[in-house]
Amino acid sequence: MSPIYVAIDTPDLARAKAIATRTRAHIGGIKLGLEFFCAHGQHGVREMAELGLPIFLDLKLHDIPNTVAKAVQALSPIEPAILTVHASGGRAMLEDAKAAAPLNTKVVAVTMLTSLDASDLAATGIGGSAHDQVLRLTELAHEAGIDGIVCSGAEVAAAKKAWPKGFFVVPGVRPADGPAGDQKRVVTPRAALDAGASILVIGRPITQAEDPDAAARAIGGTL
Ligand SMILES: O=C(O)c1cc(=O)[nH]c(=O)n1[C@@H]1O[C@H](COP(=O)(O)O)[C@@H](O)[C@H]1O
Repeated sequence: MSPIYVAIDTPDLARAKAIATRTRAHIGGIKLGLEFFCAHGQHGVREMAELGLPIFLDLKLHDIPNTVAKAVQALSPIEPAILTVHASGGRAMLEDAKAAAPLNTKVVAVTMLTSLDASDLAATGIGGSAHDQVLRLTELAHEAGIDGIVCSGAEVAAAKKAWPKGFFVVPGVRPADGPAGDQKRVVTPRAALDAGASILVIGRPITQAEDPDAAARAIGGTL
């Protein structure tokens, strides 16, 4: 099974289906995030699930424990394979999100967005490096009993060392010559896998390619 989850970031349902259908032979699943969910909600997610690929629902929930737990409960009819919350919501929020999730849903916590670097952290009052921040939040997620974390390929080896049985989602993945766009902590797909990623989230390098199928196949060929 391919470790590639294609990030289908579009509000256009027909386009979302077309990308998933065209790339399906070269991917392990599809990731639907805020852009898609805000446009189409649970109904749209169900339509995408009909394609038969595992669904990663990336809503990055972040609120008080009760609100997050109730939101997770409200999403449970979809039974996504993977669901994201923000690690910085704190231990109780993570514990309650996991308790509210269906048994077969992996709850993973976003540690530090791959679009941020140490200077962005400092601007929010958090000192230290990206590495320190990711490890701090990895420990918190582990202690809370959830399934894994989201981090960049630059930190995944250290995170896996701290949590050998964790599930590690790595976005911010770019082929060697690909434009980073708004991502600041990027690595190649191969480097992320070698460092211990369980799955790779790849969006624009596939979805914005002239031929998404060929792009997914080419990236798969480097793994
Ligand atoms: O949780 C995520 O998937 C995520 C976390 C993170 O730190 N950085 C990140 O880029 N993502 C998501 O991964 C995808 C990356 O898309 P591309 O930059 O187009 O490959 C987007 O859908 C983001 O929402």
